Amino acid sequence: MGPPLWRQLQLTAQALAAIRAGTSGSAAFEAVEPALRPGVQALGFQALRWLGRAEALRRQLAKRTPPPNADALLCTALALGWDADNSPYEPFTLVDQAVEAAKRDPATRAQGSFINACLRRFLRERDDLVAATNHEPVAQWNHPRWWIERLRRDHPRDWQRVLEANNQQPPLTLRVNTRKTSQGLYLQTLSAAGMAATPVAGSGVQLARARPVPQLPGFAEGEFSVQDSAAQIAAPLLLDGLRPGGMALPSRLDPARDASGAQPGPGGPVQLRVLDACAAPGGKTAHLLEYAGDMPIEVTALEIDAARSRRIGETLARLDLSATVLVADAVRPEKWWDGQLFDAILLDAPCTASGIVRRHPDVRWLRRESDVEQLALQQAMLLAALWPLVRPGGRLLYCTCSVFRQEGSHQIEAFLAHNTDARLRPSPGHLLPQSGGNARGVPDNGLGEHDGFFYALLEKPAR
Ligand SMILES: C[S@@+](CC[C@H](N)C(=O)[O-])C[C@H]1O[C@@H](n2cnc3c(N)ncnc32)[C@H](O)[C@@H]1O
Repeated sequence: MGPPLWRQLQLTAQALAAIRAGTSGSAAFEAVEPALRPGVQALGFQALRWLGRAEALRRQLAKRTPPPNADALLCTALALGWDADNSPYEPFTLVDQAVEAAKRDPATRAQGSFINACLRRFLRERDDLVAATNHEPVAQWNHPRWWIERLRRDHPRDWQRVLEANNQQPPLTLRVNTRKTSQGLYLQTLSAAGMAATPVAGSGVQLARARPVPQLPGFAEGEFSVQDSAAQIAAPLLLDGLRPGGMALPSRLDPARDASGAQPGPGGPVQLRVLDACAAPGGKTAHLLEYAGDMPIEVTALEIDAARSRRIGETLARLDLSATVLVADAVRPEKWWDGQLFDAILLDAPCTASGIVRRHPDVRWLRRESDVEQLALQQAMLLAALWPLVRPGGRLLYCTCSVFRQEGSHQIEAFLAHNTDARLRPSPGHLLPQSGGNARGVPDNGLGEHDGFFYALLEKPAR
C-alpha cells in the first residue's frame, strides 16, 4: 500500500514552501525520501503548473497571507483541485486529506481550522471563485506577469500557445547512441518490450507514455540518453560538413565526399578539434562524440562548476565515450587554453531556461526579470571570449534553452554588428515549444513535441 495522500500532500507543500523560499525544484524534491519522491514530485509539478491560479484563489479565500507553511499547503490543495476535470483526486478527498495533513504537522497545526474553513468554502463556491480570478493574467496563464509581458513582446503571434505549451506535461524523448545501436533497431527493441514510440530528429525516439528511465531497455548498456529533440539538433548542426583545420575530411559528416577514411597528417589522422564550452552534465558533449562516429574527433568539455563537471564524466562513462574534461571559466581562456585554434565550438550558454519550463515548472517562479539582463551579459561575455578561439573557416554554435529574444536573436544581432568577421549560416533561430495541440498543428515537424530553444551557427570565413 502506498503512503497516505495526506502525507504526500504534506511533503508536496513542504517542497513548494522551499521553492518559494528560493530552493531549486530539483533540490526540493531531492530532499524527499526516495520511496515517496516520484509521487510527491508528480503532485509538486502539477501544483507548480497551476500555482498562479491557486494563489489568486487563496487571495479570494483569505485576505491576509497565512504563514508560509500553511499557505503552501492551502495553495497545493487549490492548485491540484481547482479544475475538477484535471484533478488527480476527487476534490472532496483532496480537501479532507489536506486538512488531515495540516493537523498532523506541527508547522501547520495551529492553522488547521483556518485551512479547513477555506477549503470547505472552496468546495461550495468553486465555480464562482474560479470565475472571479479569470481576469488576472497570472491566474489565467500561470506565469509571473513580467514573463507573460516579455513573451508577448518577443513573440506577438505565438505567446499564448507558448504559455499553454509550458503548462503541459512534456513527452519522454531519448537520443539513441548510434555508436551502439540505431534509431530503427532501438525502436524495434522498444516495440518488443511493448513500448510504443515514434522516431524524431535524426536519432531520437519519443515514447508514447513516459516511464522510469532505468527501466527502459538498454539503459545500463548506454544505448540511449534522455534528451529533448530540440537539444538533439546541436551536434549535427555544428558538425555536418565541417572539415578539420580546413582540410577535407571524408566522412558521413561531409556528404559531398566519399567515405574512404580520414586524411593522415604527419602525426596521424587529422582530428576535428571541438570545444564544448559549457558542458555539464555532458548531454551535448556525448552527442558530439556519438555523432562523429568513426571520424577522428577530439572534444574538450569545459565546465566552470566542479561539482557539475563530475556529471560529464559519469555521462561519458555510461555511454563508453571519452573527452578531455576541464574545470575552468570559459571567459578566461588564458587560464586553460593551449593556444591551438578550434575547428568548432559549441556554446550552450547559461540562460533563464525559459524554453524548458514544462520540464522544470519551478523555473518560472524562481526567476526574476533582472536575471534575463544578467544572463544576457554573461552570454555576451562568453561569445566575445570564445570567438577568437575559432580558426578561420571554423564555426561556433551558440544556443540557449530560452525563448526570450534577449538571450537569442537580439544577442546574435548585437554580436554580428560588432564582429564583422562572423557570418550567420542557415540556423533554426528561435524554436518555440510545441506541445499537444500545438505539435499537431505542424504535421511536418520532424522534431515532434519539443522544448523551446535558440540556435545560431556562426562561421568565420577562411582567410
Ligand atoms: C545550459 S548548461 C549546459 C548543458 C550541457 N551543454 C548539456 O547539454 O548537457 C550551461 C552550463 O554552463 C556552465 N557555465 C556557466 N558559466 C560558465 C563559464 N563561464 N565557463 C564554463 N562553464 C560555464 C554552467 O555551470 C552549466 O553547467
